[in-house]
Amino acid sequence: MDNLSIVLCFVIGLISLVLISFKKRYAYWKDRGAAYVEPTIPFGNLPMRQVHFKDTTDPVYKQKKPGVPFMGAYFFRTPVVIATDLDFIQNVLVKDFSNFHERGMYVNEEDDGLSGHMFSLDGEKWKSLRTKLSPTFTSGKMKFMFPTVVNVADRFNSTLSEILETESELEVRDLLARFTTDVIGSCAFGIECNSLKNPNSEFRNYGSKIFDEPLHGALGQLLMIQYPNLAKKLHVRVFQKEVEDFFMGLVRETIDYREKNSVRRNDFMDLLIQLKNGVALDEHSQKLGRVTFGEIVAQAFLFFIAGFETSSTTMLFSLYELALNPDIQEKARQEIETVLTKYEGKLTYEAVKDMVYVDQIISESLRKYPPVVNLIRQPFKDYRVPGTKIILEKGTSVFIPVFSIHRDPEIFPNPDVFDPDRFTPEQMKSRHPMSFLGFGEGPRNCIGLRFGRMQSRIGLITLLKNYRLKPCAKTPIPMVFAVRRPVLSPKFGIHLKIEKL
Ligand code: HEM
Repeated sequence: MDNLSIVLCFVIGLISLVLISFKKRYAYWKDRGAAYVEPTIPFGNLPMRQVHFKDTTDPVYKQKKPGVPFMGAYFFRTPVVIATDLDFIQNVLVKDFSNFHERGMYVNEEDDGLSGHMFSLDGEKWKSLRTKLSPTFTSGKMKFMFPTVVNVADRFNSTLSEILETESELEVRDLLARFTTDVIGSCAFGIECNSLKNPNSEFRNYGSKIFDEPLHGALGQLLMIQYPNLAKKLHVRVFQKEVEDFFMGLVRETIDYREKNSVRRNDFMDLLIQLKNGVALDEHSQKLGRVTFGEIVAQAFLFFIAGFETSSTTMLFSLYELALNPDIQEKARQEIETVLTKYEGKLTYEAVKDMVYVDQIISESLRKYPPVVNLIRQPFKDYRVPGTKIILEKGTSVFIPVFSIHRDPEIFPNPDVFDPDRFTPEQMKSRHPMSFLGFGEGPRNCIGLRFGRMQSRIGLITLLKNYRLKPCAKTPIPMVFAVRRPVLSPKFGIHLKIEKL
């Protein structure tokens, strides 16, 4: 045999081995008797071009079969579960939560302290933080922070009205992101970052950096998800070093200043400082002990990343739909006027709670455009899927495709129609409790739900009370989504015509 033939034999042998190994791997779901979608080598069921995260799971969801709890699929070589049945989803998120409290995300606290936040942590660390921090999100604490949010909304209103003196058609995504940046800056860090007045404020720039310039491309993400131990050995960080330095410095300065000057404010930072100093916010948090400085920084940072983009896109899509549906906009404005008259024109905590139609608009916006498009859970130990003989192995990722469920015509008829009346108490009662998952569900749902709803309501009320929104030539119809952003957002922003009332 000449050299070329040897090389050729070697290459053919290698390719055959790879193909056999893929074929064996791709028999995983078939061997377990589970319904699955046929994968292709080497991507499995992942699309071959770059798509948004929702479009990795949506094509699988669309092949769901009646009465079948999930569809098996593969992300490259890894078998994953795409949940398709609402009862199965309820088992994972709620009934069998004791086995599904993990997300299995990459955390590297040694190299990157910010990665040790509650969203990514699992096990005892997550449980302890969740229990310690839950008392900072009660309705009593929301009432306490309410005036701080209204103050930012008032500044938002005056900035917008100044802008409208020279322009009438605006890109609103950036504007709303600046509003929620200021709210979280004020409530989580206790600083007046004023990105509304100054679009290039440091705080806003670091916010954009995290979402617009992710540290890793697809390969880095893959390394962190599929080979976390190797990634840790290679000291792979989740966030840029300068982002960590900025937030560490900011929290240190804030805590030092407040402790030296005995400053108290109505915000999360005040509550976090109390937890650091061993003050009990409730009986459970006292038993669990203090939170450390590092934990404060990571959690305040998490409130920032989890809170500003999710809430600003919720408001953004609400405004977009209100501009396209003037009758719904008018109905909301009338509710705001009627309730404010009852409360002598004052936007109080109770007045906002009474504006139920505004809240229905927020729910419908979260239904049609959920910022978090997939929820993720992993079984802590092997799990037998109820009603079947299928065993899910420990650590198998279960994806709950929120976007697909919210747009499923069998669950929400005419899903593309924006109709806040889907969220009247009667309508909600008539649906499966897992059909709306905008804030997730079960003991690991969104801890900031009340705060997210509160700031979105205050923002929307302020805008609808003072301005009328209309589509303009640049408004994207139909909506085109950005592919690379983790939170569901429009590709080119949203331009609207805004008229002062
Ligand atoms: C409209 C605004 C918001 C939306 C739509 C939203 C949505 C979500 C969703 C879907 C999850 C995952 C839940 C699950 O897996 O079941 C989540 C988790 C979380 N959210 Fe939010 N969120 C919002 C605002 C906020 C705010 C304002 C904060 C903090 C100030 C926050 C903090 C968190 C945290 C800490 C977690 C992780 C909880 C855990 O793992 O225990 N969110 N959010």
